[in-house]
Amino acid sequence: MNLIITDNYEEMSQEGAKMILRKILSSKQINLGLATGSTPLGLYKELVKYVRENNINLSGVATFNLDEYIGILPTHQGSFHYYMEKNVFGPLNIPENQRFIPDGMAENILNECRNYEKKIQQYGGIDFQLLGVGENGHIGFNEPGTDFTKTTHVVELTETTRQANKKFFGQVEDVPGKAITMGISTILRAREILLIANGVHKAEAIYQLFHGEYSKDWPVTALQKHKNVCVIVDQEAASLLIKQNNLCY
Ligand SMILES: N[C@@H]1[C@@H](O)[C@H](O)[C@@H](COP(=O)(O)O)O[C@@H]1O
Repeated sequence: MNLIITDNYEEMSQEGAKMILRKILSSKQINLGLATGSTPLGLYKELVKYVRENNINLSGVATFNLDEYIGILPTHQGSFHYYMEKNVFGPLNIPENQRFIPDGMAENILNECRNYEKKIQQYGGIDFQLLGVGENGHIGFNEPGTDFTKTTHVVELTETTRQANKKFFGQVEDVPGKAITMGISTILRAREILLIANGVHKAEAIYQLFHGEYSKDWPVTALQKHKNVCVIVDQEAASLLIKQNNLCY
């Protein structure tokens, strides 16, 4: 695993955006796996800026989101559809047939999970997956205890995760209790992974990623078995690694 520690959130966002941009520029066709949450907002802003300033052609880019809540409309301000439209698809002008997010309003949710997984495979798999991480080590919405062999599936969200995401809803009661998420097996099939994290509340998860036991208790440790992972974190998220003086570049 490669580790880059940046001075602050802005630098983390710039480094991440540059990495994605390099991937886009070096491939005719690229399937990007994208994440939501507060962490990638700065990265998306940077990406939009570079793409617009340099008039980059995105016709070869297809995007696949990690997850979506079940039971809220795509127009709901807390939905990941809304988040993506506002922060990525709209500003980058990504056509509808090049972007995919699980449909949390589908009549048959299990079919939706199967179809989403199939769609990713039909497109040839994910080339580059962007990830954030939850405080409890979740990736996508794969909460602690999730089997690492799972593909796209339905999850019950933990109280911690619903609390952490209430910022997008106003109050915790409004955060849906269930979601569709790519499974850890889906994530691990991506050819390359970039995980970004900032803030001291992510320090334990980052510590577990590098030094924790490979275990379902910390879903992020699944990445230990992937051959091409880069982690970009700010000083605060790296604080437990730095304390241990145990950096692994
Ligand atoms: N499903 C998303 C994850 O993909 C994200 O990585 C995590 C961290 O969120 P934040 O970046 O807001 O801390 O939150 C949500 O639960």
